[in-house]
Amino acid sequence: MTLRIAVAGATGYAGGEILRLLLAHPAVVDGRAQIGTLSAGRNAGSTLGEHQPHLVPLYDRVLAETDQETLAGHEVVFLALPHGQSAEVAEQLGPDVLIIDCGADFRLEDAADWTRYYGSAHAGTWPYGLPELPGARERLRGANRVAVPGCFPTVSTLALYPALAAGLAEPEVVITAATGTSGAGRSLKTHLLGSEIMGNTSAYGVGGTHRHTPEIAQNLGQGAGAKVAVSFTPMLVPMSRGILASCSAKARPGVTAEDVRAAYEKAYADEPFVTLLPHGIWPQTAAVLGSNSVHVQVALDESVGRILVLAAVDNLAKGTAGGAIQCMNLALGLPESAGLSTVGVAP
Ligand SMILES: NC(=O)C1=CN([C@@H]2O[C@H](COP(=O)(O)OP(=O)(O)OC[C@H]3O[C@@H](n4cnc5c(N)ncnc54)[C@H](OP(=O)(O)O)[C@@H]3O)[C@@H](O)[C@H]2O)C=CC1
Ligand SMILES: CC(=O)N[C@@H](CCC(=O)OP(=O)(O)O)C(=O)O
Repeated sequence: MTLRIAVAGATGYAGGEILRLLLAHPAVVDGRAQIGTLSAGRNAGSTLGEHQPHLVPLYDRVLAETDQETLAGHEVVFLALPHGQSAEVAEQLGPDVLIIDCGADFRLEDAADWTRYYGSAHAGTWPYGLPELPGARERLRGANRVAVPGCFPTVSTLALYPALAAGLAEPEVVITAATGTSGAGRSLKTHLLGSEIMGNTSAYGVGGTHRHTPEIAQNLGQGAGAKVAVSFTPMLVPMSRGILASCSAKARPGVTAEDVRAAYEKAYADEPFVTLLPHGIWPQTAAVLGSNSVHVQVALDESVGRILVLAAVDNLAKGTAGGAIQCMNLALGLPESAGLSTVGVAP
């Protein structure tokens, strides 16, 4: 049987990246899977080529409305829609369809956190699509619903989880992350105008107000086995893709630099997409662009007794679409790395 895969939100950045990866996925290339409905919102009725100039093989595809009728008849449906849109669409699809949601709707376990940060009623919680977390692969294999993490939670969680899980760090973390503008999606926003972005770096969502704060705390709390306080500050920098996160936590008494490195070596030795860089090499966004890799480097700053972890990710690849494909592979029983590269595009 040929698997049919639909992408809702195909004109957006996340939808476009899912399609770029699917076009090179071995199951699509050898015909075991095919790309079916591509849908959009106000741009339904136009062709994909008008919106995604890099997706040449799909140029002539006409974009469908995003509804039950157009998404029916697919074994896999990727939702790359604005927050709050996924629940209604998901409800209309059968329980056997594999739905992979790139939005936030089903990521949080705590309904009060959801309402506080997103301002609406909580739709529910789906298996969380970060396979590198303990037990996640088991939950994702055979799953028919997946909530893909946010881009900052992906990189921050992978940066700090090992230190907390190994009991090396106090459960209070500080994260400052520089991000490219594609993280905000492609709809017009004044603060993303070229004249506001070029030659400028600015913080936003400061003082614990960014909606990724509870998602990061949820993940790290599972590692620490206790509530973790999270101070998170994102910053916009003039690049289109990539996140570089600087993360730190106070080291527990007696912890050495060797302890820290050993914990990360152990955590990531067998992870296909997380690389603890050799001593002296620090993560940079250009090294991971277009790839599903997360680059991590650790240090113990003895002058202040803090564990420092730097991590880089492509927000659209491992930070969204690549993570989504990795979860699809697991859910369908395909090799986890199928269609995903660890090699970035640099410079
Ligand atoms: N960009 C990123 O780095 C990341 C994004 N995500 C998440 O992925 C999702 C998509 O993000 P992104 O691609 O950046 O956003 P974009 O704004 O780039 O794309 C949004 C897509 O949704 C469609 N759409 C908008 N409104 C509706 C509607 N009412 N009904 C149907 N379709 C609609 C748009 O179609 P049209 O062109 O017709 O308006 C477009 O295809 C979001 O939930 C986002 O939070 C998650 C992690 C990182
Ligand atoms: C630059 C920028 O605006 N980035 C986005 C990150 C979006 C993301 O990762 O995803 P979700 O919206 O799916 O949670 C932001 O900070 O809101």
